[in-house]
Amino acid sequence: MDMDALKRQAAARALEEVRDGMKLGLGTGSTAKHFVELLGEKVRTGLKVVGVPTSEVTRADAIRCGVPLTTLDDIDHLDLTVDGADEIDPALNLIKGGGGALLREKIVAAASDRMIVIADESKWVEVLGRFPLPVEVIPFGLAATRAAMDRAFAQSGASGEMVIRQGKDGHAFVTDGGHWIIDAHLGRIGDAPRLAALLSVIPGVVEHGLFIGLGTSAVLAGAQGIRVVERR
Ligand SMILES: O=C(CO)[C@H](O)[C@H](O)COP(=O)(O)O
Repeated sequence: MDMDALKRQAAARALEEVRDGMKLGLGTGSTAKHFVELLGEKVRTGLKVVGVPTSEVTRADAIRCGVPLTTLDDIDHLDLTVDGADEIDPALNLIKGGGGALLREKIVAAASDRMIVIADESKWVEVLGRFPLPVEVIPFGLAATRAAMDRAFAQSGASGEMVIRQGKDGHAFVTDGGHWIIDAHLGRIGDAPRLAALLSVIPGVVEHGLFIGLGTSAVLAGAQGIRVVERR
């Protein structure tokens, strides 16, 4: 079975958790897109939900699929967020932001009672860090921010190259919030909660892609079927 079919299976399993009347966070990425499409099918057959998209891309997808939308300006709390991830460890800590939407994704996940992470099995890792860690930064003072990030990596026992993400046009990729992303190629993040705390206090860092304690369950689709992992 191809990867896309596995992603759709994970999305379909997460959809089983959706109930009438729920306020939903809608993730970003190729797996979350399947969820939005399947949710749209349910809405067309009468399911009443409202969604908050985590990116402009997801907003457009949700509108195309007929999913009613609201914002976290109009409501302050969500029942459930369903989103993908770039890596998931056994504590359900995540690396997110491969699609550049980590800031809104984290705001939405943090406003939700539950976050179901949907993915194919390839995203499951024993230790985070093989996937480059996305860190959303303010372009102003970038050299100082990079130096502070380097110190944070060292204090948490990590190190690696930092690369400013580029868009298709060859210029710096700009997030929905108007910021840049540095992808940190760390290889191994031995203490993800500590690194998350250290990055969070750097003034030029808007947000980082370590999601600690936000995922409540993971739905993983693989060749052997679906596996659901609950956070302990
Ligand atoms: O964090 C994300 C976007 O910012 C995505 O959830 C993550 O990159 C996974 O994407 P995909 O489902 O396409 O593999």
